Amino acid sequence: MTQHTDRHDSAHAAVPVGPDARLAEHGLRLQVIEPIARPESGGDPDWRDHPALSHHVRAAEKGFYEKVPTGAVLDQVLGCHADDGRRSLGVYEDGDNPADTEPVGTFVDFSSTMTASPGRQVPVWQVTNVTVSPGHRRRGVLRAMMTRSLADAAASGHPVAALTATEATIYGRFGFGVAARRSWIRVDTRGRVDLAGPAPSGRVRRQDPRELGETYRELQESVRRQTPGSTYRTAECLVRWQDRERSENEGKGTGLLAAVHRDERGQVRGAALYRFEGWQTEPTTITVEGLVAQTSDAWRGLVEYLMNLDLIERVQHQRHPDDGLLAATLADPRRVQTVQHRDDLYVRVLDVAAAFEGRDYAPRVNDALVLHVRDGLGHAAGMWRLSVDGGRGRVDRLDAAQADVSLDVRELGALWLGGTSARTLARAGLLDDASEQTTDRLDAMLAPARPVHLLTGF
Ligand SMILES: CC(=O)SCCNC(=O)CCNC(=O)[C@H](O)C(C)(C)COP(=O)(O)OP(=O)(O)OC[C@H]1O[C@@H](n2cnc3c(N)ncnc32)[C@H](O)[C@@H]1OP(=O)(O)O
Repeated sequence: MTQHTDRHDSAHAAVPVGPDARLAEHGLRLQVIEPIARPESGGDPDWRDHPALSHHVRAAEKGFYEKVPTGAVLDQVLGCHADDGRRSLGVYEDGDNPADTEPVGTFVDFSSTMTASPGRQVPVWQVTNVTVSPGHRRRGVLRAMMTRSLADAAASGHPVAALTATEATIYGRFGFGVAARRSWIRVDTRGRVDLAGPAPSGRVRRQDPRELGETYRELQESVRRQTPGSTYRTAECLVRWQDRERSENEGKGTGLLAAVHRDERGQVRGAALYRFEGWQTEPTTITVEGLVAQTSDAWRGLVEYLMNLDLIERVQHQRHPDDGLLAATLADPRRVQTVQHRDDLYVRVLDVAAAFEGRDYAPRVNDALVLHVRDGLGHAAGMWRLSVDGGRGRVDRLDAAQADVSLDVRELGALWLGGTSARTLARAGLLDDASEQTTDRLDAMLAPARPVHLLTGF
């Protein structure tokens, strides 16, 4: 064990270069576009009433090489922004007016909730739509937007921030660690696909997603509240689930299909959204776009339904939980092929006490460890004692103490929900001063009650 004090942290807490000053050196400045509201009619906002935000949205889409929304499509995007309370940070050339220019850097943040343990939610600050125009990269544009956003998140009482990343190397330096992974799987469904366990009870029927009404939304909400790492669905998700995106087929629907499981009493217990990839695709393929099940029968019923669709030779799902459940469900687990196994949810701890007291712990664990956290941006830096007893956690800030383990805030974010094991991080050389016994104790303390998974992206 090593003696650490807060003096040690102050060296790490210093931001190397003032991010706004660095922007100014390049003739750039950061500007915030506050969240907008829907008009009183409840309809979509008119993009002409929100010129700065409209330019921002278009710049972000270009940054991801997506189709640039205009007209009614853009109105629908702005409606989703309003519903989520999205705020937009833009970086502009000096002298440019955001109302008639696209920003050179885009960044969107908004407040939502995340399941920390089954049945327990914490506020989460979600970050998305981060782009920097190709001519302005490596001038600190991202750093300026991220530094500002995280400071605002901490000041407004968010214990954690979260994002999903296009590249795994970008966000660690800002303190984001991999808290959950996902699998892109393909299942060979040629011939009869049998389940390993007994036949599921209840019935599965096909339904038009545009007629599902609240059904999918309510199911998804009930499941995600029990799933650590899952966040409240975005407005964009709602539009997609009902196949109402105006960017696709003018909002008239794209052939998305739904399957709904009802138990023996007729109660809806699960649903899947899926899409046929077209007759030109070989082998003939169904893509699952969402699957939520409240019970084992609903899960098995939906799997049996999807895997035995006539004329379909492959079922794929790009956001599948990384928990081995599907392979265990099928009589022949080798039908499941993992195309990609990747980092998904990144978490950044901003308030150590609120984050770790905001989740539950295994009821029989009674232990305490002192963590020394390094944080270049300062938010989580310090010496913290985490005590776990009777399923609840308590965090005390210490002025000076013997640390059981010393780690970067990035690793703290990875560990928070229990989706990444301390033993793995220690073997990778990312936990300092931690004995094997300490990492085992940390893993026992942080083990999640259910697999950590992000049900919907944002
Ligand atoms: C949550 C999301 O939205 S994920 C989507 C991210 N966006 C994209 O991938 C779109 C295409 N890429 C881009 O727009 C840009 O390259 C960005 C946003 C990734 C980076 O923007 P920049 O303004 O160039 O970054 P900035 O100059 O602030 O660099 C900050 C730090 O990150 C590093 N960095 C930036 N991009 C990358 C990268 N792709 N890989 C590794 N490191 C990176 C820089 O070297 C710098 O490090 P330092 O502070 O230690 O010197």
